[in-house]
Amino acid sequence: MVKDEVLKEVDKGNMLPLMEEFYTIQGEGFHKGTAAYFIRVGGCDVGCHWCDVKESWNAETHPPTAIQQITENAAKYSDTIVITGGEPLTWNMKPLTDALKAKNLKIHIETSGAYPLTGTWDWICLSPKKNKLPEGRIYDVAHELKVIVFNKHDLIFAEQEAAKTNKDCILYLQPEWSVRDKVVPMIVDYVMQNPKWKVSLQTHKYLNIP
Ligand SMILES: C[S@@+](CC[C@H](N)C(=O)[O-])C[C@H]1O[C@@H](n2cnc3c(N)ncnc32)[C@H](O)[C@@H]1O
Ligand SMILES: Nc1nc2[nH]cc(C(=O)O)c2c(=O)[nH]1
Ligand code: SF4
Ligand SMILES: [Mg+2]
Repeated sequence: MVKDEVLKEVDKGNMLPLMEEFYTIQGEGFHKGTAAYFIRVGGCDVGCHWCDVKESWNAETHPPTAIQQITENAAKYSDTIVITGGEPLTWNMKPLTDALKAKNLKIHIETSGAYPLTGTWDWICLSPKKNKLPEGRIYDVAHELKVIVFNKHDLIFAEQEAAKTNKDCILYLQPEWSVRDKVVPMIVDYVMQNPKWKVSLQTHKYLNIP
C-alpha cells in the first residue's frame, strides 16, 4: 500500500500504529491478577512527565498494522483483551472493537479520556490527566476511575474527577511508580479516611512481568 492509502486507513481506524502486544497478567485496578492479552497502540500527546511508556508517544515510530492481523493474533492468546497505549482514543477504535467482538472477546480499555470515546467496551478504565481533561460521556460509562498520585495535590484532583463519575464507578488511587515510597503512606492514610477510594498498585512491576 502507498503511504497516502495507509494514512487514510489509519484515519478510519482500519489500521493502527502498533507498538507492542503481549500476553500477561493485568497488573492494575479492578481486574488485577487476571490474565489478558495487551495491545499497545502508539500515539499520545497528553505529555504526562512521569509516563512509564514515553516510547509510545510518537505514532510515526510504530508500524501501521491492519486490525484483521491484530485481531486474529490476539484471539489466539486470551478471551480478555486490553487496549492501551499511548492513548488509544487518539484513533477511531470502532473497527478494532467490532473485529474483536466478532470473535466474542472481552475488550477492556486503558484511557486518559483525552479524546472522544469510540468503540464498544466491556470495561473502561478512565485515568484522567490534569493537562488534558476528559470531556463528555466517558464519565457516565467508565467502570473504574484510576487517578495517579504523584503529590498531595493529586488527591484534590482525584476528588474533582470522582465527582464527575457515575454512581457505579469504582474509585482507585494509584501511586506514581517513581515516588511510590513517598506517596504510598499518604494514599494509605487517605483511603482509610475516605473509604470510597481503593488502592491500586502496579503489581506487574512487583512481579517483574510486562
Ligand atoms: C501508559 S497509560 C496508557 C493508557 C492511557 N494513555 C492512560 O494514560 O490511561 C496506562 C496506565 O498507566 C498509568 N501510568 C502511566 N505511567 C505511570 C506511572 N509512572 N506510575 C503509575 N501509573 C502510571 C496511566 O495513568 C494509565 O492508567
Ligand atoms: N501487566 C500490566 N498491566 C497493566 N495494566 C495497565 C497497563 C498499561 O500500560 O496500560 C499495564 C501494563 O503495561 N502491564
Ligand atoms: S496519557 Fe497515558 S500514555 Fe499519554 S503520557 Fe499520560 S500516561 Fe503516558
Ligand atoms: Mg503499563
